[in-house]
Amino acid sequence: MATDSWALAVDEQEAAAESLGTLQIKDEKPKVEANGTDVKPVENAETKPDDEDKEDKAAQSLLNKLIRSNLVNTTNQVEVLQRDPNSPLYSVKSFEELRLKPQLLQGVYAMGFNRPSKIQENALPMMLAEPPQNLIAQSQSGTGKTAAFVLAMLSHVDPARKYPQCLCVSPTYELALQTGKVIEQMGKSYTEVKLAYAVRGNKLERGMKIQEQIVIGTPGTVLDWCAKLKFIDAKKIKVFVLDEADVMIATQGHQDQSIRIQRMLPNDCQMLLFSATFEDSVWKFAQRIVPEPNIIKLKREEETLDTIKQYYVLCNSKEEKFQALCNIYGAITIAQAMIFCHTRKTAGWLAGELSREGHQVALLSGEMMVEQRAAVIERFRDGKEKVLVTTNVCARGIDVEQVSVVINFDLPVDREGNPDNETYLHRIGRTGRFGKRGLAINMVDSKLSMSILNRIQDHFNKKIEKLDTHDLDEIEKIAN
Ligand SMILES: Nc1ncnc2c1ncn2[C@@H]1O[C@H](COP(=O)(O)OP(=O)(O)OP(=O)(O)O)[C@@H](O)[C@H]1O
Repeated sequence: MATDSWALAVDEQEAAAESLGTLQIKDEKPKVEANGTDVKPVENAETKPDDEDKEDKAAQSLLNKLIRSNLVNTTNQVEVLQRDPNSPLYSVKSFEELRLKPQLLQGVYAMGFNRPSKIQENALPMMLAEPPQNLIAQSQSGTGKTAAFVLAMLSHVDPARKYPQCLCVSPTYELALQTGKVIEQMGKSYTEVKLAYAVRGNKLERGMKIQEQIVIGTPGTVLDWCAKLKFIDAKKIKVFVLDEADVMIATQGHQDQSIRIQRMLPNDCQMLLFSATFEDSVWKFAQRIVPEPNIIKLKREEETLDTIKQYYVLCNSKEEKFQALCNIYGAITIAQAMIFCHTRKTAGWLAGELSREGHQVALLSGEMMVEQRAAVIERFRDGKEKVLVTTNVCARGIDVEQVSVVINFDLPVDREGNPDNETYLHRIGRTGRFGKRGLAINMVDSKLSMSILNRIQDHFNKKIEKLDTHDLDEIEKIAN
């Protein structure tokens, strides 16, 4: 077995144990859910992080939508690049300024929106302008992109015409349904406008024509409905929205399908593309979808380690790490903590051990359905459980405001076993986000993990102090 990388070694060991069913890792106990039910091991769990990551982009996005009830606050300024620099740059501070149809203004207020979000301030006037303007917009999840393009689509339809005029493509069935819900909610008072779902399972009779003015769907079905089945006359589409471009291109085939749909649309169709991130591949794709774009970008809020006290604890095994954790819990009051493990297996084991110690534990695990994960996070946010044990993949991008302690039961490493600084910052940085001081404790259990810790420390140029968890007085001090 290759042992140059601790993480890979763990993966290999686990894969062997799970697929052969004969090798058992020492002290292996069945995974236990927070509610005490056994969780069946999933074949190849954690052995394909790449595939999992790809899958996970869409799942993550859905998860964020399911657990989010508010706008994400940001102090950063919006960057606007106009195609025509001579045209005046409009931004609005109220929904009234947009001269929306009364039914839509009603819809906006019924959703509890008082004023446009940062991105909406600039994006809405651009999208509602006459003649229509194309737009590529990037801002992190939760900043109001969906609400913005939904409002734009609803504003542009002519309810008297009974055929599709706005077409929106989403990367997955579930994401399409979520966006559909927003369209239905915002258009609740605009009863003449109807919505159709171009998603798998929605079978229509051959030869029929869609009468709904807005169609939301996934690329494959939308393409079929436009090209093969001709349920939609693509030449009559006035607004085309491509949502979650970064998730879209992570799925095999979606990029080509989206481009094929775009090519069927008339030249004067308004093209709008949204993405939470903007790496090169997304940007290239965006330019193929949206000709002559205006561009709006909103930088992510920077994460910082400045308000975090960082410690490490030296151990020899996972049992010792667990004992250290118990000592910490015994010495200081921890309102809520997130504990990160490298594998699902360790997370399951740890959750079980903590439960047995009497802790109220929530376990977030990759084999759970997204809806189940959302429910777990919501319970944790509501304080129903005090400890959330998770693997990194599951918890990426989740903000739980009240978490004051983050414990790296395993240090974050990439596929090659190198320190994953970005993930470290993201895990720990969360605790400082809301101006509160945070505490981060790293468990070190080998020479290799010590060297990883040192490299993380060097990278951020921030001292990570040693903590002796046998010394209760010392532990008590860290809480002050
Ligand atoms: N102007 C606003 N005022 C108050 N709340 C808003 C406003 N715009 C959107 N929201 C709410 O904020 C949350 C995030 O908005 P939205 O889903 O549009 O963001 P997003 O950038 O598309 O994020 P995601 O990609 O995760 O869906 C939603 O709960 C939405 O109802």
